[in-house]
Amino acid sequence: MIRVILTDIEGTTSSISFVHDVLFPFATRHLPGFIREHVDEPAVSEQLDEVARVSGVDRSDLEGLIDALSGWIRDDRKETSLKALQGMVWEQGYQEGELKGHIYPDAADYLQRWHDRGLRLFVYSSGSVKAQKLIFGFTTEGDFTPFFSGYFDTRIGGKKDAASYRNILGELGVEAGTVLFLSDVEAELEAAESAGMKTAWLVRDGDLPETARHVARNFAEVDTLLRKR
Ligand SMILES: CSCCC(=O)C(=O)COP(=O)(O)O
Ligand SMILES: [Mg+2]
Repeated sequence: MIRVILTDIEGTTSSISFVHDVLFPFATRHLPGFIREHVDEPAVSEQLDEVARVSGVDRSDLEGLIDALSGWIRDDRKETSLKALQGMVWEQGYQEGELKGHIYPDAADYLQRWHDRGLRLFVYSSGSVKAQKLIFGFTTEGDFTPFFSGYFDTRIGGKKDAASYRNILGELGVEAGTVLFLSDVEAELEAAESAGMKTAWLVRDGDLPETARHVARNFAEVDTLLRKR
C-alpha cells in the first residue's frame, strides 16, 4: 500500500515552460549582478569554490566563473552549485513579487487531497531545497508548503542514480514498496524502480508512450493508479 508520495517538479507538478521560459531567464539576467554583490558572503563563496572545481576555471577569475554559470544555465546542467545559486537569486524575485510559482491545477487539487487523506508528501527535484520551497510557497494558487513533509535535492545524489533513491528511503525510514515516485523523465523512474519504489510516469503533453510502465496525464489519473495499488 502506498503511504508516501515523492514528486519531481519540472514537468510533473509544474510546467517545463515555467522553469525554462521564466525561471532560467530570470537567473540568467540576475545571477551575474547577484554574484558580484555577494561574492564575499560565505554561502555564495562556498558555491563559487565548487563552480571553480567543476568547471576548471580559476577561483580568482570571478567573471570566468560567471560565464561558466551562464553556460550551465543555457545547457540545463543540473550542477548542485548552480542550483544553490539559482535558488538564492529566485528568492529575491519571489519575495519582491516578480516571480509566482506555476502549479498545474490538478497537482494543486490532489496534493491537498492526498495530504488530507494522510499520505506523506515529499519533493525530489534537481532544483535546490530553497528553490523547491519557493516555487511551492509562492504559487499563483497560494502556499503549498504545509502539505509537504520534506524536500530532497541533488545533495542526496543525481536523479538518474538508483543510489539516490536508496538514500532517500534511508532518510524516510520506510519500505521501498510504500513509496510512489512521480516524474516526467523515464530514466528517473527506472532509477527509482531499481531502488524498489513504485512509479508513475507523468506525460502531460502529446501521445502516450507505448510502455509497460504506469502512465498518467495528470494527478487525477495518478490518483486512480494509487487507489489500485
Ligand atoms: C525547484 S524549481 C526549479 C527547477 C530546476 O531548477 C530544475 O532543474 C528542474 O528539475 P526537476 O528535477 O524538478 O525536473
Ligand atoms: Mg521533471
